[in-house]
Amino acid sequence: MATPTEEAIWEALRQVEDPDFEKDVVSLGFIQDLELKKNKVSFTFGPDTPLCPGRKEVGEKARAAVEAVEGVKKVDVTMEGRIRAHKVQQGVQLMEGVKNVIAVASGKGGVGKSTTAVNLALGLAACGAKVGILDADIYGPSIPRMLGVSGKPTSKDGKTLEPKEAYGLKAMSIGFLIDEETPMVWRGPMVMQALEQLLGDTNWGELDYLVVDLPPGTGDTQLTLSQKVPLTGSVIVSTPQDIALLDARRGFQMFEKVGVPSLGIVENMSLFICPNCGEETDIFSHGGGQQFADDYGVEFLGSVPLDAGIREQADTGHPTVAAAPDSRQAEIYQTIANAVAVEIAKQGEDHTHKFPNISIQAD
Ligand SMILES: Nc1ncnc2c1ncn2[C@@H]1O[C@H](COP(=O)(O)OP(=O)(O)OP(=O)(O)O)[C@@H](O)[C@H]1O
Repeated sequence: MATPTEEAIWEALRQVEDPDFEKDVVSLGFIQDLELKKNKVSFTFGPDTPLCPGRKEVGEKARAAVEAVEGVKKVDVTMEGRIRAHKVQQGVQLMEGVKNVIAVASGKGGVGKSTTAVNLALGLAACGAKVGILDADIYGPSIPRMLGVSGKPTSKDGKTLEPKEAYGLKAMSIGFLIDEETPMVWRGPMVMQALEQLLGDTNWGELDYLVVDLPPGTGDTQLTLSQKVPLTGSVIVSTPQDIALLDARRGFQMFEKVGVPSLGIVENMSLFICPNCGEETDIFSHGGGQQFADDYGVEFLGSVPLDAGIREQADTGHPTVAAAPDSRQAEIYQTIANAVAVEIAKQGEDHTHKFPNISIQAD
């Protein structure tokens, strides 16, 4: 039997394309530590994203490609996401140990921003990433309720705050410091101070992604917050109505002002999945989100259905991706999580952008 050459193996791997990145796995740098010993090959499939289902398939294709090389008898593949830190604005204090910070925002309230943020965070964690969630929604912190955690944060050293843990996520919320029932009488500067404390003093440890749930709207508070947090990119959540009214556009414009790249748009409460037969119906307009994304040159991350289960699970502290991981709904959130991870990975390293001097305008 012929002995395979390393060249032939690399050549076979070069034929394996990752459809999300539209490049082959060798050019992408996803193949590491390749070793050939007689007829045995071993390598690491280490993409720059967590191993979401789509990425795992690519890893399996890489394995199959090498197995098909003449003379290869055995292939050992170690699969592990090797998520790197990507760009952040200059001028903001970096959070040690936190590689990427994702802002989840919406043009207005009640569109399902927090529900999406929590399920996105869980989706990334389900693929094997270390994930935290920071609830910066000062007007209506809902992460404690959605994750079913409450109480004041503790401190081990009297200086830093320990995040709470729920469903494998590390969580910190402005809601842990204030009562959910307390009317929001805090003035802007006081709120900012509390948030800065949450940002700077939370003991996140090592995180691949920190998902930040921003308050709804595109006004001063959101703008200031976007400047305080070292954001890698933004995700805008919109309903089909906002998309039709172009409200979602304002969200992108706000982040553009502070030089934060857009990771894309999520259309929420658009599809309807029939609870009896599972049929998916577009109740509003077909493909509004995709059309919007095409028009504005942003990524379309996915459509989340309007679904009683999603609402009930979120509102009772058992978010869908954790409560019903095998459901079609969880699969949709997983696809969105994968798309977000891919967008971040595409940004590349060492690509720091300038922190702009901006003047804040009234909403
Ligand atoms: N896809 C969905 N299907 C059904 N209900 C949903 C969906 N997404 C969110 N909801 C429900 O809509 C309500 C508002 O959602 P959520 O709190 O996530 O919105 P938000 O945009 O963060 O709101 P706020 O402006 O209050 O922060 C919640 O009761 C939530 O359970």
